[in-house]
Amino acid sequence: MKTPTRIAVTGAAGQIGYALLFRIANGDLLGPDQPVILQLLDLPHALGAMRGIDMELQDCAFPLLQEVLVTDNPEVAFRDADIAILVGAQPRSKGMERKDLLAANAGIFAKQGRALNAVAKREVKVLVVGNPANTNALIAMHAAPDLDPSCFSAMIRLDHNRAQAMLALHLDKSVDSISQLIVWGNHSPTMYADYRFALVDGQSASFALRDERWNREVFIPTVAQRGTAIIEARGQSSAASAANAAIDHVRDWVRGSGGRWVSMALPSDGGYGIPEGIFFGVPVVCDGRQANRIRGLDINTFAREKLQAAVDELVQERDAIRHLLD
Ligand SMILES: NC(=O)c1ccc[n+]([C@@H]2O[C@H](COP(=O)([O-])OP(=O)(O)OC[C@H]3O[C@@H](n4cnc5c(N)ncnc54)[C@H](O)[C@@H]3O)[C@@H](O)[C@H]2O)c1
Ligand SMILES: O=C(O)C[C@H](O)C(=O)O
Repeated sequence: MKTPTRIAVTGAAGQIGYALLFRIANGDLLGPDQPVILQLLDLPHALGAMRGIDMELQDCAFPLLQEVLVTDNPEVAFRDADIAILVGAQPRSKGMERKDLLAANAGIFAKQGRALNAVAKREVKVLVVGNPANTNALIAMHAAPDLDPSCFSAMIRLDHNRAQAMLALHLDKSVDSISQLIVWGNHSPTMYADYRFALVDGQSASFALRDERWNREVFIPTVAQRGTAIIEARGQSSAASAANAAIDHVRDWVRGSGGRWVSMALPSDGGYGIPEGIFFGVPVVCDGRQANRIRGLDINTFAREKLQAAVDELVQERDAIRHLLD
């Protein structure tokens, strides 16, 4: 029997939590032979709801689920965690942009970063989902100086999956026939869904994608505004697709992406002229140990403008919470 992997999930009593936990316990994250221990964190008022989820998890009789721990204390939730999925935060409602959540949610990530620093495994893999995800990840990383920056990431995978599905629909192809897509930048309306390097069935897709008007006026804005469209339609922000993207992100990071390009928001190392430190969506291939950036892609004038808009926004967000970075 393998040693169980300890997975901390924050915001466990929320709607993404409910769509995420059962899939992790079922083996969708780490595979059919990897036992897991779930360490669930939410606020004190949600302890009852988490106990109910614990009962339901038990009632599923998942063979891989070794233990469930329920707490309102981050230092308990993150103790010896191998993986931490930070979902707990306020979601936006109609009329808000994700950056409007900065003031509401920033403090959460400073506190949780300190707790990760104190008690998590030194090689913990942290995924920030709570919005604004990129800047919350920056806050958590700064609050955890004893952890390597490569432990931290923020989620842009939902946008990547949205772009892939939309392109497949446009080309009347299956989703898995499409590869080498990228979503650059911030998980916000400035994100840049980029299919310039995309392959369809392993062949360059450029012949099929010559319609620059469709790219600029339909594809890029539709991907960028998909979260808003879902809030408008559902009255609540996306949950099942967000949980699914969190599983895809962490699964590929831990188990490898099988040579496929995936988009992850990582602390910039200065590549592509992106200022160091800010969390920026980039293309990576995961080898089962780490995420390796795809380097040297051509950045033309339009792409440079799009990247710069995301940089400007992330620098503004960083400046708004600078007091949390000291
Ligand atoms: N990055 C993405 O692609 C993406 C996609 C969808 C949603 N989100 C974000 O994920 C977050 C959660 O969304 P949701 O729909 O599950 O919201 P939700 O309101 O249903 O659940 C959030 C949960 O977090 C808990 N929480 C709040 N503060 C906490 C804290 N300090 N510690 C622990 N738990 C805390 C709440 O009590 C609640 O149970 C939101 O910020 C939302 O905007 C991100
Ligand atoms: O848009 C939101 O606020 C929720 C989430 O980030 C999404 O992209 O669906």
